[in-house]
Amino acid sequence: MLHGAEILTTEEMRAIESAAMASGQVTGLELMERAGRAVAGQIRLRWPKPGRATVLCGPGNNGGDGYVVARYLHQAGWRVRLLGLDNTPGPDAARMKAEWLALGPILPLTRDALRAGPDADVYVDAIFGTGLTRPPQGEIAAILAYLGGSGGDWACFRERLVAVDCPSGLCLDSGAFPGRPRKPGSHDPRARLTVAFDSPKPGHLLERGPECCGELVIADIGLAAWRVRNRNADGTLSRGIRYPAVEAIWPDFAIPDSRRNPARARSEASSLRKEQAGGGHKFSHGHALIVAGGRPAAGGGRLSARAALRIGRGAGDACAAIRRPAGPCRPARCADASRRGRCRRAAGHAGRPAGQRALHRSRLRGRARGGAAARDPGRRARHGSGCRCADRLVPRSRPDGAVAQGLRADAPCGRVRARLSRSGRAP
Ligand SMILES: NC(=O)C1=CN([C@@H]2O[C@H](COP(=O)(O)OP(=O)(O)OC[C@H]3O[C@@H](n4cnc5c(N)ncnc54)[C@H](O)[C@@H]3O)[C@@H](O)[C@H]2O)[C@H](O)CC1
Ligand SMILES: [K+]
Repeated sequence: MLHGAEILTTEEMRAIESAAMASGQVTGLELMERAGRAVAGQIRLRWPKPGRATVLCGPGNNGGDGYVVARYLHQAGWRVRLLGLDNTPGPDAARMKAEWLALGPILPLTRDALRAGPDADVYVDAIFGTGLTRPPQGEIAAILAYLGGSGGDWACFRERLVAVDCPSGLCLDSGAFPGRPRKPGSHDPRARLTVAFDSPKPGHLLERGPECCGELVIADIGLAAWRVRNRNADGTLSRGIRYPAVEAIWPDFAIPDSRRNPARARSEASSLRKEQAGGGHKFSHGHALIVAGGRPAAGGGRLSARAALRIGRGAGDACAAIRRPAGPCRPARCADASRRGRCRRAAGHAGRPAGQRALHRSRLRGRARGGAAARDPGRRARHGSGCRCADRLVPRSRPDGAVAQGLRADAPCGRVRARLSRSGRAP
């Protein structure tokens, strides 16, 4: 987990890199050498005994880093097989390529060549880094899919795949794989270890990033020291580059409360914490069903939806209203729920057939995904039949979580309170 690390967009990273090189205090070749050495060092920390490595080098500087990794591993006694392109990269990568050619050959970067070789202990993905401009196609796309398991078993590579800066094809600004379907089972490369340089990028932390990067190591390649030396008093860098001061702040719900039983507080906190599993999505975060009242009684529902969003439930996924137009379910009123989750509206009056059907669908959805239910008993006083329908929505006992109420303290809803008390939950 990263605490207090700066996150730079790829553009900011490039601007800093260019400014550092333009200052004459560091060269691109030095940065590349340090980057490749850092990756090789991290590999050797995890595989102390020299083995076989297959290094895949792309057309740009990410590939340049790959040539450096190959050289360092070779010098450390590894048997290195390098697959690369027959292109002329930029001057730094071209120099690193030439240095590698003095040590070993470059095989074609094709899936057949990859499959033909002996099994390696480590596969180094240095095909694309921050310079990805479009979805990979052709042979490179086939290689990436193969590394991602199109050959049958993605787990086979995952434990041995080390990504240079990022798994290739990952957009480091968004965390998405452009041009690829976003669904489980898509063959995106998933690394055991990603060594990124200087600072994490948004794509390491968003969307598919965490799952596909695996363990993320941020290697210092000397730019941090350069930034400290070249920082102006007003927070800008020399040559007017903005000094990015964004911090990664991670919510931690395990806040101790001395008034409560610590063991119970811990277990409750863990049930509220956001899903840690990589690849989580809104459904795996649970499901919140909010049954709210009409306009005058909308506040509780809205607060419940907001609270559910903040604890990471798939909040707003089912947000049912009794009346149209009901306050909490109008998109404008439920803006945060509908932006960040899905806000469904059970149209119409819940006491009428159409409304009942919509609420029933919501209930099924909620059960299937294991969620919390909240209802605003404020509307009970006004909508008797709707309330009876909603009462049936909230399960009497739920296997996995709390039943929350977005209630008004003075709500005349004794039956709801009694039921919750019986199930051991505070009303
Ligand atoms: N952070 C730093 O300070 C340093 C990072 N380094 C490494 O350099 C890469 C970024 O290098 P760059 O050359 O800008 O980009 P790439 O290597 O990712 O690739 C660019 C190359 O690829 C072509 N291209 C882009 N998309 C496609 C595509 N879908 N299909 C085919 N070709 C594509 C593009 O036209 C370019 O030719 C960074 O990630 C680090 O690994 C430095 O080594 C050290 C300093
Ligand atoms: K890469």
